[in-house]
Amino acid sequence: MHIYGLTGGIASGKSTVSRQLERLGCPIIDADLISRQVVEPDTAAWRAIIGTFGVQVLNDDRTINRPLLGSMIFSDDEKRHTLNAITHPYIQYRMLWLLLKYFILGKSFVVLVTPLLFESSRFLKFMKMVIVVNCTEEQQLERLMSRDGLTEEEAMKRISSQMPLSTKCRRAQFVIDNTGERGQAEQQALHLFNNMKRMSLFCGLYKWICAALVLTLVIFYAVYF
Ligand SMILES: CC(C)(COP(=O)(O)OP(=O)(O)OC[C@H]1O[C@@H](n2cnc3c(N)ncnc32)[C@H](O)[C@@H]1O)[C@@H](O)C(=O)NCCC(=O)NCCS
Ligand SMILES: Nc1ncnc2c1ncn2[C@@H]1O[C@H](COP(=O)(O)OP(=O)(O)OP(=O)(O)O)[C@@H](O)[C@H]1O
Repeated sequence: MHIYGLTGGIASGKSTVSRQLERLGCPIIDADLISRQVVEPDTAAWRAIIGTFGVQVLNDDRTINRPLLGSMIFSDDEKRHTLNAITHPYIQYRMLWLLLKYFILGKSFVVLVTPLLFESSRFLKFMKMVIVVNCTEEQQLERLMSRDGLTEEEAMKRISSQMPLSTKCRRAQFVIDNTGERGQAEQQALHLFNNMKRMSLFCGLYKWICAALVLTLVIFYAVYF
């Protein structure tokens, strides 16, 4: 099974691209979604967060107050590292299970959508290819402020808590340009999906041909020697 990494900067358009891939039938493992599941009330990560950040980070229904926790960790590097140290092992463990599930289901490829792929993912070395969704820093800032209702200062802190998008693009094998209309990024996602399908089909065929060759040699050896 081929594992592809989809990453980018905060609000650069990862979800926009991954939604399109999902619509096309691509198996997706989304780290942001998992990061919500692992901190549901009464889970181990939820308890550790309360133990570290206090009960003030809870809503009335005992779920984590994400905007509040976000404002705490994006203005304090130490707190951010602490939260990462609590949540990341649970997130990666769950991702591993989902990878196993897709493998058992016989999927030929899967896309891992991980914002911190270069910063902290253990799966990087197992990836066939890393795809980065790119846009300008001005667009990132504008989109982040309007989506999450943040001030310019708050949005800048979030952007600078991650590896610069330009560095991520340099390290990627494929870059999706999301500086234009959403439809243009979706078109590139379609092109990417077709390439992933072709590549997995080719590798599948290659493996079957190799297996057939080995079998032929074994039979030949058994019959003539
Ligand atoms: C800080 C939290 C509570 C904010 O929640 P919120 O719902 O507002 O944002 P959401 O989870 O949708 O994340 C939005 C984006 O923020 C960025 N981001 C999130 N956590 C981090 C982090 N620890 N460091 C840098 N960027 C981050 C990512 O680009 C992500 O796509 C939440 O992001 C969290 O629990 N983060 C720690 C877990 C983590 O690292 N998640 C990222 C995926 S591995
Ligand atoms: N090409 C585009 N033109 C205008 N707005 C866009 C475009 N692409 C994405 N957006 C908007 O920008 C915001 C961020 O996009 P999206 O949620 O896809 O980014 P993301 O990288 O997944 O963000 P995060 O890192 O926070 O998870 C969303 O409100 C989205 O609707």
